[in-house]
Amino acid sequence: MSKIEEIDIDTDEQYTSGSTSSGGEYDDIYDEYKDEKLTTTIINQIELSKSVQDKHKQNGYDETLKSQKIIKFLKRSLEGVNSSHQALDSSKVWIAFWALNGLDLLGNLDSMQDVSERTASYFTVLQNSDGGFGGGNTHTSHSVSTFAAVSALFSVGTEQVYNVINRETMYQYLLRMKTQEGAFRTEIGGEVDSRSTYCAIAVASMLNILTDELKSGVAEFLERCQTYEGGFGAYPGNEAHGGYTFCAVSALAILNKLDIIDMESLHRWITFRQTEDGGFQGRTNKLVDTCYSYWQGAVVVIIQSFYDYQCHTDISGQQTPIDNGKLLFSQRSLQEYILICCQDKAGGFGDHPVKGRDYYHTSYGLSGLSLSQHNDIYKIIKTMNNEQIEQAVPPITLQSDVFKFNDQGDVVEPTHPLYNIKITKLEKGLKYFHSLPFPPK
Ligand SMILES: CC(C)=CCC/C(C)=C/CC/C(C)=C/COP(=O)(O)OP(=O)(O)O
Ligand SMILES: [Zn+2]
Repeated sequence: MSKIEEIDIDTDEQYTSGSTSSGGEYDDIYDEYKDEKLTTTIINQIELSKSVQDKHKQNGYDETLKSQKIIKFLKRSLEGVNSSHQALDSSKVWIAFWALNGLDLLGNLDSMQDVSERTASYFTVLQNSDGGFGGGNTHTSHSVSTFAAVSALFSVGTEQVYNVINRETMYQYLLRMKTQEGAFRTEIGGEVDSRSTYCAIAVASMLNILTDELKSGVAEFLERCQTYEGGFGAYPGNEAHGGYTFCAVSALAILNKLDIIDMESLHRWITFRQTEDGGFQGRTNKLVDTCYSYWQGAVVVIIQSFYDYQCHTDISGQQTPIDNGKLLFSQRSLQEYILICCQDKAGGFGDHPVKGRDYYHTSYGLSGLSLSQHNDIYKIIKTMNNEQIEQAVPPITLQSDVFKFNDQGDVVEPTHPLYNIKITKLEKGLKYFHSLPFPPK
């Protein structure tokens, strides 16, 4: 496997690709800052912006999604990954989800031979007798791995794979993960945060086992994770961060409790997270990164759904949609960042222009593209929730003035903002599990 295919640990450290603050190719840019103290943060930001501009110049606006190459890249990961990836042994379940969901969003999963049989037998190995799933073979259960496993099974979307899940033991497992403060832990003795809490709530709602006992105190815990900036942290008092903001806001949307948070402050915070480089950053003063196209993009879509719903309920009886046919972030800039700046020639995405591709950023780059290509995507949130799954899925209109075609002439399929599962697959899974007894016997 060539170097460019190595999975990167996601960090801004060593962003610079050999250039430094003096004597390098970016000297002209530094002239502008000669009277200022240049911190590492500022240098990294300047150089990233320069590499974004360089990509725009080099690429000549070739915005085509190289989907056939991505499909090859993702399919190969299902056959095995290089031994250099051994540090990711506990992320096997995630690698499977990233590949399966990515292939599904590209319309290429259902035609894969034996995908249902192979997925069912592999995930049977990952499921433990306590009801949860481990991240790799023989690993103990972990609530985040459990979410990845259930998501992967929803992406495959056959009764054969749904039946791998033992809802009764899963319910007991989630109850055991619950803490007194209304959160969920990752594992016995493990960390407690908004991420493990989202994972538990998402799994319970997908499997139709979201009882009052599981829900109790959760919204209040998540509310406490909102910071003075407006975003949410991992735990009350922690810094606002895109990944955890997604988790808190998405879980609150599933619980129908978005009205308890400071929505205006959240909206302000998230709006400033889309940077001049086109993509989203995870937190204030940090670098733009492809994976936040989904984590932050989904939060914007959830906010839009909340505003839209409020508007409809405020003006009784009158249908007054507040949308102007667009989402509340720059769909064009985001797609330019993903497709022009972060797409690898060999197919797939890295987190920013000078990084090589990896499975994680390829998956969330596709999910971010999916959100930004479908203008009405926010309407799905109120239409397809636990209480109303029988409602028809609204038409999803395409973003019209941007790049909507990949090299097969298709768009990326619409993904659900709260769960990141292709909408048709989520609908199928929810219908299946809602036909089973609740709570599980
Ligand atoms: C459902 C689920 C499992 C959600 C997880 C969401 C989550 C917490 C994502 C964050 C991932 C990420 C890029 C961390 C990097 O932090 P950093 O400090 O290296 O990056 P930064 O500089 O961008 O903040
Ligand atoms: Zn990232």
